[in-house]
Amino acid sequence: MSDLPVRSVLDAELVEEPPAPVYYRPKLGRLASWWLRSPRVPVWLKERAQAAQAAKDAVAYVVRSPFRFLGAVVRGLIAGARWWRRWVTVRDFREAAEQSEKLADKFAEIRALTLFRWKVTGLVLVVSALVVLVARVVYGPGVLWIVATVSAVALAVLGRRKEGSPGRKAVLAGPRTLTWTMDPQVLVDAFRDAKLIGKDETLRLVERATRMGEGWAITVDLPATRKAADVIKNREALASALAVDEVQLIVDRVRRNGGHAGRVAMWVADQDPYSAPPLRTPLLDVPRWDAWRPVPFGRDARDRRVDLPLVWTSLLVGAIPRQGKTFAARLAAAGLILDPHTRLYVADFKAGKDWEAAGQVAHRFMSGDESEHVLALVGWLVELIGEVQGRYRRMRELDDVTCPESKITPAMSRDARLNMPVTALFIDEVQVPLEDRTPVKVEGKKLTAGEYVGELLTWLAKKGPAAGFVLVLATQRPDSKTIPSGLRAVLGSRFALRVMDWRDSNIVLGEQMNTRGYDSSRLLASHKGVGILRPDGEVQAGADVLALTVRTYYMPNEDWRVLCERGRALREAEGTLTGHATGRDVALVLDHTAAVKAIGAGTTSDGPVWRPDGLPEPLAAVVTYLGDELDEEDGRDFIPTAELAEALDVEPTAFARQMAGLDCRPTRNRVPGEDGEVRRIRGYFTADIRAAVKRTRRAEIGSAGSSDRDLS
Ligand SMILES: Nc1ncnc2c1ncn2[C@@H]1O[C@H](COP(=O)(O)OP(=O)(O)OP(=O)(O)O)[C@@H](O)[C@H]1O
Repeated sequence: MSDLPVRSVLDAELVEEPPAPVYYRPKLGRLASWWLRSPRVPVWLKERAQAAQAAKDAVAYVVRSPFRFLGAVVRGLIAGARWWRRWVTVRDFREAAEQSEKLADKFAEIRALTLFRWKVTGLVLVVSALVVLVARVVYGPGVLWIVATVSAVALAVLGRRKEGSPGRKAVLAGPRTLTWTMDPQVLVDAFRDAKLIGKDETLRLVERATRMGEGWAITVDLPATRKAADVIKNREALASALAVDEVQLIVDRVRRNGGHAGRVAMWVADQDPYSAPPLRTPLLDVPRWDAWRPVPFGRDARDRRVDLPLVWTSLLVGAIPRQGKTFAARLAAAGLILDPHTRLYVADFKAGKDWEAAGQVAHRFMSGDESEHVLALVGWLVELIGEVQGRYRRMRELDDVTCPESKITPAMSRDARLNMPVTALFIDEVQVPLEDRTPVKVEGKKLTAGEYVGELLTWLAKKGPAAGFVLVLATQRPDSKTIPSGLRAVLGSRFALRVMDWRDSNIVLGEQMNTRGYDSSRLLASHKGVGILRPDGEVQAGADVLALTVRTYYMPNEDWRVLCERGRALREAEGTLTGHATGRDVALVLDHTAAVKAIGAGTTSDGPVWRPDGLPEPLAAVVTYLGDELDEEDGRDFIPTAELAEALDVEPTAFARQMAGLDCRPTRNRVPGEDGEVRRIRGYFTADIRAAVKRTRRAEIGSAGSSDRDLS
């Protein structure tokens, strides 16, 4: 044995030290930090832009003051003359006598008094003139100046603009547009006229009117208990009170730090912000894009860029024809096309030329509106469901460093060995497959191809995003019968271009959005590409807003082709060109059994999905409006008729008659009101509505066709 010392051998595992937590530490000193936060320090002492605007306002004030003074003196002169006339003609005495019908008795008395007051006037004038004359002789011409100045100041004080002073407000005040930027009182009046604040209430100026882009921005605080949400809701009334078109008025609630429920940021454009020529997409200037970065989508009225996050969410685009739906969906696609690590499925049921160029980059591509295309889509969806399930299975087996949550990460999506690229499915005119009545038989169950597509899409939209699947659906018919409510509920982002009425707008944007001030049926037909975006996640402009009006970038066919060619070149360089784009369509991997099992687990076992498709009106509208409220366990028990009539914009008696025709009759029920008092109100039990839906569905299924295609 040797005498060499033997070092102990340690058996251990190498672990990476977790990163030390980083806590927020203010970079500025205490004083600077207090200065910036304190509500007592005026904003113009905190911000350069506000200070510059304050200086400009001060200069404007000084320049305008001689004219204001002159105006006040003239008004004072008129007010003084009016007062003197009333006094000299003994108007009050005369009116009192007239009212008591004793004018004839008092006539001599009034006349004497009038004469006396004329004499007093004459005497005062003579005495004043004499005093001024004597003073002039004794003290020199300066006296005349002093007298003139004192009189002018006195008249200006008398004639100053005061709230409620009679006779000081012009009946027609001339154009109101932009006067509020100089005189905040005009803004207060506009809020009062629009009934957003009471007669005795006023606004508090938080940030003075500042020039911002092609318009003016101002931030105000509403009186306590008034809500910014109500101002957003009644934007139209406020626009009318300010004499601007409502597309020119942007109203936002200020949120987070420095914001509260009563703080309103307003921006008024000088002219229609959407009348300028459309802008080209900035993607044309970039060689490639990262699908994980929000895709440049458009600009809001203030010309701030709006980017749309796509990964981990899905998008529904709805509008009447020719408003720019396809263009909007293509913008979303363009960002993904420029990332060679994304896989694209494009189904164009418009069957036009709009999507043609995508064929050179897409893994799967089809264009057509026949039943065979719908059945091909069913195949794609089944394949995608199998792929999503496979990804979840594989993610479970990955270590925590590669896959920290059951969610795909940017690194995972780019790792060719894992084979989990961001995969996007674009379906234009999705109403075509959803309305397809071809009877199909899946695993022994009879249903229409449209219903099957609806259920498969719902499952994909629900489970797909976390596994890196992006679903983009565009529809020309955003009505409740076409897009099942179960599917709509799981589509994260919504973009509504112009639609026919508020109901269609709500179907795209979500229930009650019109009552919150977002109604895309009010957009102008001439504003192509302008729509209301309800994003899922943060968009660049107006972060934290519920929805915003956006004008999409204009990407005509030639630009679209350029981007698709660029996308193809990138894929060729990275070796990621697959499927249809290579000229060899890969055979579909179909497992209907697994798909049916999945959608069975995903939708039907969650309880009935309350879909309006196939139901007669007004039951379909009721089901759309109530959505999950119809749920037996989590939903409501009773819905007042008044609420339904208002929400559906129907006449209550006719509505009750139609519902009775469907065997669903109203009942009187005791309901506690907002004040806590219990009242008897007429309405419908949700159990009755559910029963009516089930009855109608059963009747429909009984009459379904029988020449089914067996897909299993
Ligand atoms: N951002 C935009 N700026 C200006 N014009 C636009 C914009 N987006 C679309 N358009 C115009 O609107 C027209 C219609 O667009 P698009 O084909 O996308 O409509 P659509 O809603 O898909 O129509 P359809 O329902 O018939 O398929 C386009 O030809 C284009 O000229």
